[in-house]
Amino acid sequence: MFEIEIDRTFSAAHQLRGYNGDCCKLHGHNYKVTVVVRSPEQDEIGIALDFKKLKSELDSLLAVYDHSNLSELPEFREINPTSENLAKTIYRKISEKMNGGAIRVHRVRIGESDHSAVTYFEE
Ligand SMILES: Nc1nc2c(c(=O)[nH]1)N=C([C@H](O)[C@H](O)COP(=O)(O)OP(=O)(O)OP(=O)(O)O)CN2
Ligand SMILES: [Zn+2]
Repeated sequence: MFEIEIDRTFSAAHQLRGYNGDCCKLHGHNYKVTVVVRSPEQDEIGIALDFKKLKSELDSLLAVYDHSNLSELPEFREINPTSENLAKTIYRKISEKMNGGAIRVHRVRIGESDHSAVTYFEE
């Protein structure tokens, strides 16, 4: 089995509705998104999944979030844009784009800072 892993970043504002503390005020993060895809197979030149393809699909998804106020996006009106909800939402979206054949998205990690991160995967 191979694990193919990429990191991307985006910058966005958010506020956590109902949070008892400063995080209920509007503030921002430079998010780091890590996506790990698994495949047991390689193509004839030795590639399991081209980094470029994975980066391109993820960048298309993240373009909606970059320099936005996440709390105002339709997908985060009912649920807070926590790292947990971002990780789950991105996992579902990137899985729709990438899964097929031997390729499966394994996990998505959202880092709000160098010290705080959440990973989402499905078993
Ligand atoms: N499990 C989660 N906990 C928190 C989330 C979250 O999404 N999931 N989010 C927040 C806020 O977004 C907050 O802005 C981040 O808090 P924190 O990491 O504590 O950020 P600080 O800059 O205050 O942290 P320091 O590392 O202490 O500077 C809160 N919790
Ligand atoms: Zn925050």
